This record gives sequence, C-alpha cells and structure tokens, in this order.
Amino acid sequence: MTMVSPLSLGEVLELTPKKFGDDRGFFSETYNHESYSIAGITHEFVQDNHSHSAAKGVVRGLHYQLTPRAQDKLVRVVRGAILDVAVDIRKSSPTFGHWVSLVVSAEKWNQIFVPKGFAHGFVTLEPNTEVIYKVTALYSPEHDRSIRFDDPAIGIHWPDVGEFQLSEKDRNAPLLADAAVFD
Ligand SMILES: Cc1cn([C@H]2C[C@H](O)[C@@H](COP(=O)(O)OP(=O)(O)O[C@H]3O[C@@H](C)C(=O)[C@@H](O)[C@H]3O)O2)c(=O)[nH]c1=O
Repeated sequence: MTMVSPLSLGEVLELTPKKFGDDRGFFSETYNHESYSIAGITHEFVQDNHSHSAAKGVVRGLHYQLTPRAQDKLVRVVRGAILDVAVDIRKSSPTFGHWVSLVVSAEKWNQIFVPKGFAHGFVTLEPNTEVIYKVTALYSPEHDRSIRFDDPAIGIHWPDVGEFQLSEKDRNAPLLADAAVFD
C-alpha cells in the first residue's frame, strides 16, 4: 500500500509506494488507479513525461498550464534527487503565493502530487537526475506559463547547489505579480 501524507500546503501530497526487494532487485507499483483513488488521487492521467538533467543545479520551473489545459502532476525520480517545489497561484486562495518543497529522490522512492492551481518546479541535487511524471492534461504550448523561480515575492529557499542552470524561457519568465494565474 502506498503511504500518503499531506505537506504543509495540504493539497500537495507526498506518496511513497511500497518497494518489494529480492535477490533480483525490486518491484514497485508506481501508480495504481484503485489505491491512488483511495488516497484521494482520482484524477485521470493522459500523458507521461521524462526529463534528464545532466548537472546538479539545473532548475526547471516554475511551470504551469492555464485553464482549460491546467495539469495535475504526479512526480517521481528514478535516478538522482531533486528539491521539488509547488507554489499556490490561485488568487482566491488564503495561501496564494505560499510555497512548499520536498526532496524527491530515487533513494527515498517517494512521489509528490502537485494539483492544478499550483506552479511547479525543481532543482537537481545530483548530476544525471531523471524525473518522471504523469499529467492530467496534454501539453499545450499556448497555455504553458513560467514564473521566475527566484521571485523575491515568493521567496523560495533554494538549496546551495552552486550555479543554477536554467532554460532561456525560465530566465526570462515574469514575476508572479505580472503573470496570468488562476482565479
Ligand atoms: C513540457 C513539454 C515540453 N515539450 C517540449 C517543448 C520544448 O521543445 C522541450 C522542452 O520543454 P520545457 O523547456 O518546457 O521543459 P521543462 O523545463 O522540463 O518543463 C517541465 O518542467 C517541469 C518543472 C514541469 O512541471 C513540467 O510540466 C514542464 O513544464 O520539450 C513537449 O513536447 N511536451 C511537453 O509536455
């Protein structure tokens, strides 16, 4: 059975699937529609993504897609480790602009569920980190948005990983105050 615990922003969840080790290696159900539904994740996932980041200190984010292509995300790491971050960007939320972070790693074999209405990003804590995640809406470049990972108004405590490496798009992302967000 997958263990589930809400993080300090309660809609964001940590899940830890059971791992069955034996002489050959291990087996693990990393998603099961029935047990995840019982845990509160009843969402229908329609796309699986896989990213590789060669270096420690690669930042991807903060990303989200706008309605009607907003995505819930179920994120895990199969090699290496990340500090994963979710920021509440729902204007009407009492926790608008608040963030939560969690180390997600191949070693911990944990997952983070980031619902719609949150911007998502991570920094790699090890070289050659591979992140796999399921999403509930298809990629749509027209709805795809980015917010500055180091927006002082959000104030995320990024770890000391040396120099951050970002895409051009993420370097030029707007601040939260200038971004289109959720109602
Ligand atoms: C996200 C995405 C990108 N792409 C393409 C567009 C582009 O040419 C290339 C790289 O895209 P990006 O630079 O946006 O990739 P990346 O910076 O890894 O974007 C991802 O970051 C994490 C934090 C998330 O939460 C994801 O939802 C996604 O936004 O891949 C797709 O074809 N499908 C997709 O679903």
